[in-house]
Amino acid sequence: MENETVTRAGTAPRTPTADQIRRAPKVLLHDHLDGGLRPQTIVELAAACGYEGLPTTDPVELGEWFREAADSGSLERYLETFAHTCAVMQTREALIRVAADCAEDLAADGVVYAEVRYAPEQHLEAGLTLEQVVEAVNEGFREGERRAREAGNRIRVGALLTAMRHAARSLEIAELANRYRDRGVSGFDIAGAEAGYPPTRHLDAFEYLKRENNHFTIHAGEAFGLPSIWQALQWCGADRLGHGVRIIDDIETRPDGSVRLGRLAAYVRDKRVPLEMCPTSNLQTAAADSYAEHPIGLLRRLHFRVTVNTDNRLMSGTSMSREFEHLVEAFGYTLDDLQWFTLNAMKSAFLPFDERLAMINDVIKPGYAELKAEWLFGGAAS
Ligand SMILES: O=c1[nH]cnc2c1ncn2[C@@H]1O[C@H](CO)[C@@H](O)[C@H]1O
Ligand SMILES: [Zn+2]
Repeated sequence: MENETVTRAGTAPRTPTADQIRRAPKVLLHDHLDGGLRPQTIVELAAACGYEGLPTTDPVELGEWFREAADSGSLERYLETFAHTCAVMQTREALIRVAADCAEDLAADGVVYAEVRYAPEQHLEAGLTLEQVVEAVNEGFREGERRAREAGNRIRVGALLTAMRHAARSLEIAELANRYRDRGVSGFDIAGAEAGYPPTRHLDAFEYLKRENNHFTIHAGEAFGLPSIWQALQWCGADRLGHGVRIIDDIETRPDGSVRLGRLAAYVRDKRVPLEMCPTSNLQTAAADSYAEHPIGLLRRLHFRVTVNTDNRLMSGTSMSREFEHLVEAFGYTLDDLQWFTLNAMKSAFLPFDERLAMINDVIKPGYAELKAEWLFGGAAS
């Protein structure tokens, strides 16, 4: 990518620098708590709880191991790596620590608002109840927000409770999410292997949440195609789609470059259905072949409501800034594009409207305006 600098005519540098990307206010809607642990924390928690299944206890090697093992070309194999992170997240102390690290790491990366998801049913092995799991994670997020403030960073983190799609606890988890809706839990999700486990298996959970006027997103259109997206929207009533990359299968690009949307793709765009896209994760599970060929490029051009996310920072060796960097490199995005993704995400957050508006007007727009003005003063532009 050509790195344009300020011209004599005085236009802003086009390519955001890595430092600008890190300082830009970012919003993250799709991040798994059990997919974002620091390798060092895993090693220490494993020692504390006597878990001996780790492939290595060297933190650097462990980080590499996760990235390589997840780089498998299949969602099912990618998901196997979570056995190790869940194994060390079984006590109140461990959950608090992991959640606090998470909020702190996101804030240090410039994320100002995040919804972080996890499946409470996967943290019951040492005797915690579902409620104790939720309360421990909430406590950790509050602790991480506090630590971030002390370090001069600002972040708000909400939890999304995930039910595993191969299991049968979704209604119970939906009820749990509803009970904690004013206490740190912003919504609900289903995750896990997609093929063979359509979202309609969990209709009772979604119908319950709709009756309660609550919010949910569904992992759909990642490892399985359009029927999964169609069910998630038209049978289940999802507010957002986790990934949703396969919506590209309903978009035809003709030889003359013109584009035709099928009925489902048109619905997704017309209704402004938020797509929680996770480029690096998609490369690892073979849902896309390269950053440059990732459907996000076309979907952004067609003005779908695209958002950019990390999915699993540990398994994908990524961060919000890194996802943005990859896209800047692949598509030549500017700070205006990054702001557009960020506003899309904030508009799509499971947060009350007045708070979303304040985040947009008082945090995000001023943050980007500040970065965009830097070239005037000979500052960070390089
Ligand atoms: O990209 C994904 N697609 C589907 N399921 C996922 C993905 N990433 C993580 N999980 C699953 O969600 C659980 C709760 O956080 C994780 O344990 C993992 O099994
Ligand atoms: Zn995910």
